Amino acid sequence: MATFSSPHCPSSSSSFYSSYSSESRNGNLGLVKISSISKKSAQKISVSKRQARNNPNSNVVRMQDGAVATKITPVEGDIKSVETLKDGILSATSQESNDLSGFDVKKDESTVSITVVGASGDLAKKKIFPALFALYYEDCLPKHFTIYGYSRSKMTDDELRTMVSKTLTCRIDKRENCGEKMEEFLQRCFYQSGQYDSRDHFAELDKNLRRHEAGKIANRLFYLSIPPNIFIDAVRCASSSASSANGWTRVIVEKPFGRDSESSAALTKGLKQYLKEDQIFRIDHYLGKELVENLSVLRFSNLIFEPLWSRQYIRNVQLIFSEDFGTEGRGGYFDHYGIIRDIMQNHLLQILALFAMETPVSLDAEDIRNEKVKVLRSMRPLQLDDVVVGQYQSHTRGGVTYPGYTEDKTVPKDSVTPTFAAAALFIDNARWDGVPFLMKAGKALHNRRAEIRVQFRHVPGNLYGRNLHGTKLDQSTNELVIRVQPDEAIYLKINNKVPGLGMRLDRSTLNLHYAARYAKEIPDAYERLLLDAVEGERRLFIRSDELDAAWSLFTPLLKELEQKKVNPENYPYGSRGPVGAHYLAAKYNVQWGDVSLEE
Ligand SMILES: NC(=O)C1=CN([C@@H]2O[C@H](COP(=O)(O)OP(=O)(O)OC[C@H]3O[C@@H](n4cnc5c(N)ncnc54)[C@H](OP(=O)(O)O)[C@@H]3O)[C@@H](O)[C@H]2O)C=CC1
Ligand SMILES: O=C1O[C@H](COP(=O)(O)O)[C@@H](O)[C@H](O)[C@H]1O
Repeated sequence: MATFSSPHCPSSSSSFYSSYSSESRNGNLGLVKISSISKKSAQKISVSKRQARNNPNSNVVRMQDGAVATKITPVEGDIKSVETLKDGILSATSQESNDLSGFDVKKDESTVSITVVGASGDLAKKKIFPALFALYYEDCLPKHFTIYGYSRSKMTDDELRTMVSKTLTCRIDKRENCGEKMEEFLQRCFYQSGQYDSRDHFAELDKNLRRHEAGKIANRLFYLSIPPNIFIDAVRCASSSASSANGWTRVIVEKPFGRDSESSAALTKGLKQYLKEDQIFRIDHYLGKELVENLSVLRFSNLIFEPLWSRQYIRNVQLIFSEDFGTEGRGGYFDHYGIIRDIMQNHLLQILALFAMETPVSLDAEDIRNEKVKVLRSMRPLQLDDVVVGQYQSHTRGGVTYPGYTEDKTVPKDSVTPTFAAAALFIDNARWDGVPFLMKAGKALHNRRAEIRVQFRHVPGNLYGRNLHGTKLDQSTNELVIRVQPDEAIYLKINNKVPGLGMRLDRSTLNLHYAARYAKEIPDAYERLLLDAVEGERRLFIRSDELDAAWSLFTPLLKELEQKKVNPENYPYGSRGPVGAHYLAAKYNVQWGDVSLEE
């Protein structure tokens, strides 16, 4: 039986238990009526809480280990029978009895192996192993799991453990038994050295995995944390020599998914030679960020936002990403891609699609992704006139000299690769016709931030205009800010009467500041995404048609920039970026929200 007992874990059946008891009492959730099942039985079922919650209308709910339970009809009666079908699939019908004591889900008989391909690399150390540990700490991993590191470097299991242990932290202060948990986790990590294009080496891995799986149903997740030019080799070898024989096999693919429409299509075609689309989990880690996931909740669960979510009330939308460091250490990779491919075509565009999509039929992955694709396909490809590119230059501040982009040894001296870009995008559909969606992304800027800014139109009639002290009409409109990072917050700028006998208005803020409101630390995006991949939840992963649509928007522009060798505008390291970004915004009568005096 899987032990999803921590209330912290999104898949915890104890929290599942409590949340579903109340939902089923209300009779609006077509799922197992957990309120009538003993907590012990509920734990046995261990249906993923998130999956269940996200799919109230779907016919299946998936269990933590990827097995699937059919939906229980929403009746006031309880579970009549639950039977285990092949591969741990459950089926249940309703009846009066609530006795599930004999119920055996056979979860104990399945395992999950997670192989980090490219385990010696930066991403594996920085993000993947720490996220896996956090999931383990939170009791979110199945009872039977094994983690394998795979790369060419020669290492023993102990050396991998030493390497991994250096990057593990107990994220929250005063955590209990963290050292103990780390040690337990490390004992579940193993290492296999091998080439990425060797079937024999993957067959060795298979042999080792099988040893750990010990005859149970073997579910296998491969995380490709390697350079993209070796993705296909690794997938070919993993799929032919190390696929699961009786469970699922899934592959997480890291970006970049190509450089343009053609290379992306070639990559997809290559992957699909060996994998079905539903085995491919294309990661965009911004989709795993708490406030990005909350976007749909904000829109679709609060009556006050959705009616305003259109050209009728929204003047413009801004998607802003900035980092206060340069490409230090990743210049070689970055120069081949540039900021438009690195941030805009994926992270910011994905946020835009979630922001602008129509209400999905349900929270099923396919329903959400269908709506996102529709938005992407309604957009105009970017025009060079609507884009500003920049590159950071060396700058000395406070006695410290910060290097310019081309001073990086791995970057050609004459590189025109943009480290900054601003762009205006448009969605040609009924909801968003004429509303500029402005994107801005840059490295080596004055701060590190990712946010969504929604600037609303001004109030017709302007009754209080003259009482708005010293501000112009467009500067006194409402603005909703979703600060994705750091210091997560959602705040709404409103006009408010300054207390007193007179009638003077000022700009004030209704602020949902996460650190003040929620005691719990926000999980890293990779935790959420890894857990989803283990659970088979695809909502936060990119489907191939989404990817095609995203590339179609950016490919003509990227080609034009490269063919014309458009010179980026210089900006000093640590500044707010090139001034051209302001002219671009002004062209659409927009002022960047992050540079206004109020910020
Ligand atoms: N690092 C990051 O922050 C981010 C990374 N990514 C993407 O994630 C993936 C992994 O990133 P990262 O860990 O930084 O990558 P690395 O460059 O660190 O590569 C990972 C591992 O792959 C192997 N490797 C590297 N170059 C080659 C090569 N030319 N041929 C064969 N094997 C090679 C190395 O292992 P060994 O020599 O032991 O085999 C290396 O440890 C990449 O696709 C990257 O674009 C995406 C977002 C952020
Ligand atoms: O994908 C990428 O994202 C990081 C920024 O991620 P964050 O979660 O730290 O905001 C960026 O530095 C990198 O260039 C890019 O490849």
